[in-house]
Amino acid sequence: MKILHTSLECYPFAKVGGLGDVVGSLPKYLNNIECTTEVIIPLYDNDKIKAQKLETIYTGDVTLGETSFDFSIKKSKFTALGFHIYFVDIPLLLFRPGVYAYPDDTERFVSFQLAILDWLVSLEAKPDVVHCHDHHTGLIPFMVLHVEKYKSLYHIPTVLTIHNAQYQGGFSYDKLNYIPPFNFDHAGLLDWDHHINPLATAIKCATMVNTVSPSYMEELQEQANGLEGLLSHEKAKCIGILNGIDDSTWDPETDPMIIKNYSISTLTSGRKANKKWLCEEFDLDINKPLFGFIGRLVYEKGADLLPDIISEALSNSDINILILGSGNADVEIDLIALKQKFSGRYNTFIGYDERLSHIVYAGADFLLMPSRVEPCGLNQMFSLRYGLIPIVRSIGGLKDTVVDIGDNGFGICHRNASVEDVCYSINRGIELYSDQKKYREIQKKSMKIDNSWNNAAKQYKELYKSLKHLK
Ligand SMILES: Nc1ncnc2c1ncn2[C@@H]1O[C@H](COP(=O)(O)OP(=O)(O)O[C@H]2O[C@H](CO)[C@@H](O)[C@H](O)[C@H]2O)[C@@H](O)[C@H]1O
Repeated sequence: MKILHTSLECYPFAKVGGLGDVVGSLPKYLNNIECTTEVIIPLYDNDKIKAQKLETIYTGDVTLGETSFDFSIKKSKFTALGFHIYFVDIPLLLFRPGVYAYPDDTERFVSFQLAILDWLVSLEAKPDVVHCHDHHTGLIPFMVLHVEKYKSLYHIPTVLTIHNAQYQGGFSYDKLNYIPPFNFDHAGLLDWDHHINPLATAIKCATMVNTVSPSYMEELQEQANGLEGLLSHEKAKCIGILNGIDDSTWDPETDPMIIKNYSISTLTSGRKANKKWLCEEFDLDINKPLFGFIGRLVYEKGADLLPDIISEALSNSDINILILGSGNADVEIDLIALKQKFSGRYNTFIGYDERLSHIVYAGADFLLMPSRVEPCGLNQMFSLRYGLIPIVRSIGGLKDTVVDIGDNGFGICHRNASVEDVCYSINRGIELYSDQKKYREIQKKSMKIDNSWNNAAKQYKELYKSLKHLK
């Protein structure tokens, strides 16, 4: 069974957040269970991609309204990923250093999808399933069904995975002519609230839809940034499949990015070396418990709560806090301003740093995840694998993966995304940390949990197999 994943991110070539982790690892695990899984992403202007040996396998042009753009499909010769990766090269639209947040994102995302479909039409051996990730590839399920020039793809089932329903990629009808001619009787499938809404379109048109955790699928029926009714209506084809992690990349025994490798039996000395490096680098006190946060500084992650959490916790307790992230400019300013007030016990790195994130997983004592919305969350799974105790708000995938220590589990859970609840959980963490024997036991328990992709890959394979009967 041949599966093509279409995505804007794929680690290590393009990663802004968890989408990159998922698309960079699930295909490898699918290929271990006899699928032939390939990935296609845009060709970005970055060093990771420049270092690739690429072969051009197809050339063409896409037309957006009145404007045409040349494109080519390039295949990487790099095989160590565990899957083949293709790049869509559209020099004028996609060859940029960043992934998102350009004024012409609509043009970039639509042209990416058109180039993929043009290429697929040309292939003799077409994929058995096209797997789309988030709204950026959400017009593909519509176009394979209804665009005249893609009718040779009509029989191919499509899967939409929703990693984040907050972002839907809406654009106005004056860009309707970006979509090649289609039977206008179906125009309503593009519409949501008088806009073209690629995420809504994909939910309507994909053969199957899944979220990245079962709880998130349930939550979306109640709250989905305007798509609740649609998701309830399409319930019959919607399921939740919990993400996994790449346990070979995320392995404290072999991780080349951390200061000292360790296993369950050497966890104390190994983690201490990583903590020592963090404390020296960020001027923190190695003798106090270290609470970390890693992530996009956005409302969904509860990042706006962080400045008050830091002030409250550091005014009342003897701990360190280290924040790694970037995003909302006001939050960034507040986080930087606190450095002076709590110097020696608090620090922040504003930016994206993959290596530093690995060292935080390997060296902090607790990880804060005060998320308002968390479709799955990978940080808590990385942290469990590294013996870092997660402190999470029980929502979405966090609810599905973290069991509280009070229930014989391995994490600390709270009900609300509020300063009060998080500080209460921090105090529970301090209490646990003061009993080093118990703290160690919990760490060891967490490191034994199997959150690898093995389980989810089997569920995706079953899902792909079931699609034949649906189309
Ligand atoms: N400043 C920084 N420096 C270095 N590394 C950083 C970083 N900020 C974030 N990261 C890394 O980016 C990833 C973030 O993973 P999340 O699960 O939080 O994803 P995100 O919310 O982007 O994606 C969405 O998709 C994923 C995948 O489906 C879901 O898990 C999630 O709930 C959903 O919101 C982790 O690998 C983390 O270590």
